[in-house]
Amino acid sequence: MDIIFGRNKKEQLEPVRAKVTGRIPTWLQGTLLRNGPGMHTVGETRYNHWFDGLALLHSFTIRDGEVYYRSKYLRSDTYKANIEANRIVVSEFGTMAYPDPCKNIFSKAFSYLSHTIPDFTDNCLINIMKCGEDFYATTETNYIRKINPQTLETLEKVDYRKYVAVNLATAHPHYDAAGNVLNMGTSIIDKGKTRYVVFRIPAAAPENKKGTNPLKHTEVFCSITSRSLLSPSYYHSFGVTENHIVFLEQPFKLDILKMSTAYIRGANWASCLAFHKEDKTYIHVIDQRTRKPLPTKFYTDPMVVFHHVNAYEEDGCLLFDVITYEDSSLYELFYLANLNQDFEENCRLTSIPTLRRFAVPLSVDKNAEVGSNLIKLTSTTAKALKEKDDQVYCQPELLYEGLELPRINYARNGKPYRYVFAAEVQWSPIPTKILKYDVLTKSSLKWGQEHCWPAEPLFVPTPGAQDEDDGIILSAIVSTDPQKLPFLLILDAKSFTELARASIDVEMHLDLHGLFIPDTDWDARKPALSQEERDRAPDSCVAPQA
Ligand SMILES: CC1=C(/C=C/C(C)=C/C=C/C(C)=C/C=O)C(C)(C)CCC1
Ligand SMILES: [Fe+2]
Repeated sequence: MDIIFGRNKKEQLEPVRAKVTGRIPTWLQGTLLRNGPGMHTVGETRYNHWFDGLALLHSFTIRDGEVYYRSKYLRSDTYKANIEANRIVVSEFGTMAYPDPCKNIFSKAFSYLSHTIPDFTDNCLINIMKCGEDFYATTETNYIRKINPQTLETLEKVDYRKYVAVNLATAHPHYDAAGNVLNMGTSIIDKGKTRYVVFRIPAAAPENKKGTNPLKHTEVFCSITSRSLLSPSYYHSFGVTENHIVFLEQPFKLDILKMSTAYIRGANWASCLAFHKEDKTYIHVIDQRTRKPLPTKFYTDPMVVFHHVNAYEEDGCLLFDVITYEDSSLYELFYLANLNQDFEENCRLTSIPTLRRFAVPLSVDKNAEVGSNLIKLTSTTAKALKEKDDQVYCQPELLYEGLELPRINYARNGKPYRYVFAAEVQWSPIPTKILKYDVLTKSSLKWGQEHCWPAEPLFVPTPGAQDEDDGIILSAIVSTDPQKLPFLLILDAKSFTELARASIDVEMHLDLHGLFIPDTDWDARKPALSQEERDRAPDSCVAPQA
């Protein structure tokens, strides 16, 4: 397991040409950009958690049936400070670190104490966000890092707080058809309130400010006051439909007092998060037209959600599909101490990730009887039960057990849809297969091979496609078999059969999230790889397949 998780990965700065078997569709031209943790030790020091690792960006450029791979560590301030000190000096999710070794000096402790909200890391290891013409590596703090998607170079450090009052922001923004970004973040104890803030970054600066960075034109779309000033909910993503936004205020909460004293207590950020099994999960639905939450109090049982899959409206109801857990144990499993030889033993999920569909009535009849189900749809068994005091209890429909890292055809985001592409995870958090799940027929197709650990499967539509599943699936596969090279897998999304694979003789890391940039999106003057770079790229030799 250490090969996959614990070991530091080498960068591949020069593009290397993959050995392609099968045939890559000629229309598939562009770059798959991925992000994830790649370095878990610095000098003699070691991170505790897999989500702490220093961000390693990697890209697969697909051009004329060939694939070129490269990877580069994000040169964040965190990366640079760590490398310079030859030890971990910046705190991450599961590791508290100190800039100097004398952490017991009182004056230092005092200076840590005086900051309620600490200065967080810019180790943006979770995802890639497109913002106007620019690309950013993202995590969940107030920092994002601009990158050059062609060279993987690290550019500006952007502090969201310059543009919108958020201390934390998700790494899973939404995009509308014009490319405007909608994201959410938490504003902690600002003017006496803790709020969940929805903000919008336009795809381009307004006409009269042409040429300026779209981030400068970020605006607050709306906000919801947290139920608790000092313990806002943690959330990893949210959902949108054509007219609404869905936000789950879940009983997995960040304790701000614990966080502000974490430095002096020598405790990590992860220990400031706790699941409150006695609490409810509140479902907030914001009307995009009024920018206000619906007045009804919708709630469901305590649960933890990291990934929203999709949401849409049907006959006056809002339906949303999420991957739910019964508790927050997923985060516990990714401690590197667990990800060792006894992995199978240590990493049994106590709660299996389950795809559930919720249904929320967009208007609630005041005269409806207490106990009645407000959902009259025939397409789902999800219920919304009217309670006294105008509360509505939502009971989901179970769709599929054992999946994570969901993706959809993003053209269907916010709209009725059929297919979820995901990694299959049964009792361990490690993906073993790639899955195509049909929410209509409730049937699934799978791709898997021994020793192969797939990454999040990403859907790329065939140009001009009509069918939702007319396209291909891309997933970078790493292997625990030393004989087997890592490869980029290309599946036909309809039949879920392999079209091609591109094997690359490099150390590849298991990644988290990313995006595909079709060649049409590039500035024609700067192709992802110049002809010269392509000619120069050494071939990847292929080891015998096991
Ligand atoms: C540094 C830091 C954080 C980092 C969280 C991270 C890095 C979460 C990663 C989550 C993933 C990858 C989930 C996958 O499903 C918090 C807790 C937001 C707040 C305190 C500072
Ligand atoms: Fe995620």
